Amino acid sequence: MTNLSVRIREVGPRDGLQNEKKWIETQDKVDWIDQLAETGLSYIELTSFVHPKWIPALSDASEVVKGVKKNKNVIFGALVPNERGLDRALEVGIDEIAVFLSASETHNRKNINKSIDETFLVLKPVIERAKKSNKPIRGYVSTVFGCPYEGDVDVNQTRKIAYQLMEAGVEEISFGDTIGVATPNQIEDVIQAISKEVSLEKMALHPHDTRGTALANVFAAYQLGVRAFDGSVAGLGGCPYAPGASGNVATEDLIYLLEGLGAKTGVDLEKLLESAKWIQRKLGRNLPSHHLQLAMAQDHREGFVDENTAY
Ligand SMILES: CC(C)(COP(=O)([O-])OP(=O)([O-])OC[C@H]1O[C@@H](n2cnc3c(N)ncnc32)[C@H](O)[C@@H]1OP(=O)([O-])[O-])[C@@H](O)C(=O)NCCC(=O)NCCSC(=O)C[C@@](C)(O)CC(=O)[O-]
Repeated sequence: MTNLSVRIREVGPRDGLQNEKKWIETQDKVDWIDQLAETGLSYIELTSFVHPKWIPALSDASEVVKGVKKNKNVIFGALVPNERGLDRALEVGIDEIAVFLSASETHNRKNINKSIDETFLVLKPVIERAKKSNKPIRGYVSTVFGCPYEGDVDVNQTRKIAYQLMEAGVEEISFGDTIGVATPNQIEDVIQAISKEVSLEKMALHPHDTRGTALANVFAAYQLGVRAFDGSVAGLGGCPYAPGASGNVATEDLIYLLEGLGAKTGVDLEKLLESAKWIQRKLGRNLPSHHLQLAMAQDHREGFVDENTAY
C-alpha cells in the first residue's frame, strides 16, 4: 500500500532567519517557535550552534533553545558544525542534531572553512558523541543540484558523501538545492543515483525556490517515493555563503501541494498561516509564500489590515 504519511521538517527558525539582516529579539524567536509547535509540525529546527561571527542572526542559539516550551509532540533540532557546537547544543538539551556539508568543495570551504575530507574528520566524533547521548542525527548535503561557485555538481560526489554519512550513523539525509537551480528531471536523476546509498525512507528533499521550481521538484520527488520534505514557513530562508540563494519552499505551499496529492502532513494550515503572518509583521516586509500573500490579500479585502499594518 502507498505510504501516505509525509514528514515535514520545518527549518524556518534556523534556515529562515540565518540570513536575515534585521535582528529578531530572542523572546520573539521563542514566541514564534512556540506558535509553530502548536500547528501539528513534528520537527522544528530551532537554530544553529555555529560560530556566532559567521551567523550573527543566530548568535542567541542557547537562549532560544532554553526559552522554547518543551513539547512532547515536537522534535527540536539544531545545526551543529563541530564538537564545540555539539557541547553547546547538549548543554541546553537539544532533541536532535543536524550535521552539514556540501557536495562541492568551494561551497564547503566558504561555508565551514574546511575541505570535504577535513569536514568528515570533524563530523565523525560529533556523530559518535551524539549517538552516545541518544540524540538522533540528521545530515544535510548542500549544493547537490548546483553550486554558486562551481556550477554543475557531479552526482557521484553526492553519492560518496551520502554513503559516508550513512556509514557514520546518520538517520536521515536531506539533499539541498541550495541555490534553487534543480528541475524535476534532475531530481529524478539524482534520486535514482543516490538511492543506491540511501533508501527512500531515509531521504529528504530541501528545496529552495529561487527560480520557481521548488514545488515542481517536490512533486517529482514525491512521485518517486520521497516522504520527507524541508520547508520554511512564509518562504523565508537562504544560505549566507551562497550568493543569490533565496527562500526555502514555503511550508504552507508545500503542505497544500502534498495534502492535495493525498498525503497526510498532520499540520493545520490555518494555524501555520497565522505564524507566517506573525513573522512577516516582525520582519516588516512581504515574504514570498503564495499562501501568505493570498491570505494578506483576503485580509485587505475584508478590512482586517490597513496601509499602516500592511505586513
Ligand atoms: C564551522 C565553523 C565554526 C568553522 O570556523 P573556523 O573559524 O574554521 O573554526 P575553528 O575550529 O578554527 O575555531 C576558531 C574559533 O571559533 C570557535 N568556534 C569553533 N566552532 C564554534 C562553534 N560551533 N561555536 C562557537 N564557537 C566556535 C573556536 O572555539 C575558536 O575560538 P578561539 O579559540 O579562537 O577563541 C564556521 O565556519 C561556522 O560556524 N560556519 C557556519 C556557517 C553556516 O552556518 N552556514 C549556513 C548553514 S548551512 C546551509 O545553510 C545549508 C543548508 C543546511 O541549509 C542546506 C541547503 O540549503 O543546502
